Amino acid sequence: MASEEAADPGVQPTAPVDPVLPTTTSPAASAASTALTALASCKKSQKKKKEKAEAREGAREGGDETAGRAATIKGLTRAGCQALALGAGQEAVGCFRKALLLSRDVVSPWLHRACAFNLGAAYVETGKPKKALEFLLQSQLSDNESGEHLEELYFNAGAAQEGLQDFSKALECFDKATGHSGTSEAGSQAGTHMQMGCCYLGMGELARATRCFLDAAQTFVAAESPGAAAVALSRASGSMLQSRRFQAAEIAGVLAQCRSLCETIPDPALRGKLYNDIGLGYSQLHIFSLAAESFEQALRLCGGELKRDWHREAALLQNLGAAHNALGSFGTALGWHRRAATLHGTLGNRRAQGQCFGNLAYACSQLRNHEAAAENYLHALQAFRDSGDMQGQWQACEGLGTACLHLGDPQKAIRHYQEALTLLSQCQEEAQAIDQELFTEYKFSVDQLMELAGLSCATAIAKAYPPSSFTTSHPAVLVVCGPGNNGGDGLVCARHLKMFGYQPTVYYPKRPSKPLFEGLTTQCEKMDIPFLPEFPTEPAFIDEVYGVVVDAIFGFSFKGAVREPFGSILSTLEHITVPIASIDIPSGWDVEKGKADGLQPDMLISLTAPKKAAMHFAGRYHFLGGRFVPPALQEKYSLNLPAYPGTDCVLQLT
Ligand SMILES: NC(=O)C1=CN([C@@H]2O[C@H](COP(=O)(O)OP(=O)(O)OC[C@H]3O[C@@H](n4cnc5c(N)ncnc54)[C@H](O)[C@@H]3O)[C@@H](O)[C@H]2O)[C@@H](O)CC1
Ligand SMILES: [K+]
Repeated sequence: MASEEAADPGVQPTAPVDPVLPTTTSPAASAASTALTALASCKKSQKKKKEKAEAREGAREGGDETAGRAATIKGLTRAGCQALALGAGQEAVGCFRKALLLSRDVVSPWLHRACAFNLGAAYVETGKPKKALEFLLQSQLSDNESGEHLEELYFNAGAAQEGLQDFSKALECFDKATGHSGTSEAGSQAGTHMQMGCCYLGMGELARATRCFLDAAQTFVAAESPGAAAVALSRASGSMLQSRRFQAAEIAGVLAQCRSLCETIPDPALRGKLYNDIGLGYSQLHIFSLAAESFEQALRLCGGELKRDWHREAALLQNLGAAHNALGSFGTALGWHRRAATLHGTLGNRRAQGQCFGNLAYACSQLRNHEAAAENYLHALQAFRDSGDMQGQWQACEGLGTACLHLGDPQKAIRHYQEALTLLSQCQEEAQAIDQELFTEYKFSVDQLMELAGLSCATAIAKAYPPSSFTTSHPAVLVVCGPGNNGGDGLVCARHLKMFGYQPTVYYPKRPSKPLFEGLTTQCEKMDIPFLPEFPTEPAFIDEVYGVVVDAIFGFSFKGAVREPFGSILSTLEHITVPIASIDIPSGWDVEKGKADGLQPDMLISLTAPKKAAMHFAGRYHFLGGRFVPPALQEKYSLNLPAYPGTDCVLQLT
């Protein structure tokens, strides 16, 4: 849910935004939150664990050790536990480290392992998963340890692996933790399921993540922990929305269950956060009436004057306004937009304020108050200028143009439309400038970036269409390559697909005589990838022979009417029924405006950053690839790219 949607003054905002809690359900965001969740949930369990470790240590140290040393270890362990309970992780690490050092001179190996476990768990707490693992491994308990101790050990080791973003290893540990959870309380088993859900989210396996969160919710309900159950349901609804494989009714059911649990949660802060998340979930489902109700419930819980969360309040007011715009209740929306704009202004959130002015202007225009619309579009324009939001600026200019037309001033309208057009082309130029800078300032070469782009495409295709999903006898893929770099991406993609076990065939009618493309062609030929001499004219033939078609014909440099032979190729592709995976932009589409009657691919792999036309993409899978833009460049152009999960080269956006 891009914030631009709510800011878009020219079109009806489709969904509210949440500047405080980015809900983006992109795997990137969830990967980041995964580690936090892991640590947060450990925090709760740590206290219990430290107490147990302390008890074990007290019970076993016995008379073997010198009383003084044992007492010191005991004191340090207690101090460490207290520090952890107070959230002073570093201090806890210090205490547990000293205890561990002392325990080396003590004959009891068990005591040494218990101290190593404490230190490892404290490192999990302080966000140092690598260190955590080092000590947790030293604490390996023997097989005759009680199941509960092993459960704790595996749980913490899993949390540490999760912190390192090694999700499959983390899952192995969590699996072992559940294997030893026979006698432990239901809550801790559900906690493990939550962590597993986070791991699956990080791996982009949304259906599995959903299952884990739902299992956790059920167990929390049985254990009478409504708060934890509601959090689990909220995470489940988030992954269901992200996966796009669940029916809206199913997701709405989970949200409704979450909402009814909220009523019984005593902590107002948690209740407020959950109502906000529920509202965002309903907005994504376009159930704006329930979204508005949930936002209002959250707003009532924003806290008293003393510890009021002003930022959350501003976001909620903005969301309420956007939801009412979407409901068409523009009269009600006005008040929310005004309050949101004022509060964002006071807080210095100039861009968010611009979005609220834009939404307010849109509501005014729908109420036919064009004078107020023009005034608020002007406020929006200024706010977007101050915050450097080019897209906001051209949208505000376009809105101003329309308002001026209604006010009977066509000359002024033309000037605003012209300014909108100039700004729009500047947006496009910006994308090209990033490109240019990658080569000139950052000294990347085209073939380097093309290799990474093509690898991203093959990886995304393998994720969305595993060989097992093909109905053809072999996982046969047709890769259609155009005359520019987009075509080069296609050749690299074909090569990697072959490495992944697919059977790609390339059609490459216009081959530039440049060493880069000649090299890529030879590489494919040497890998026994066939090149078709003619393009099949029958769509039914393509449907029968291939399971997926990769569209690598044109990328962001496509302009004007399609020239042959690509016109006929695109006409054929428009009639096939097997899924099309388009690289960067569906070929033949206007880079900004798309093409309603053009190709309608099932998959889009946006490279570097989604292009404007991606807004018109209606297929099932949208991936981001081309993980090569250095952070400084992302910052310079305010790209706000979501974080890729772990070491992945692609990120599933929808
Ligand atoms: N710069 C980057 O950041 C990267 C870009 N890459 C890829 O490069 C693409 C852009 O490549 P290019 O700039 O080479 O251009 P494109 O591959 O988008 O297309 C340009 C080619 O298409 C032809 N063409 C344009 N309009 C046409 C029309 N109406 N009818 C018929 N032919 C037409 C041009 O003559 C030219 O040969 C991106 O979309 C992306 O796929 C990647 O290779 C890697 C990194
Ligand atoms: K393309």
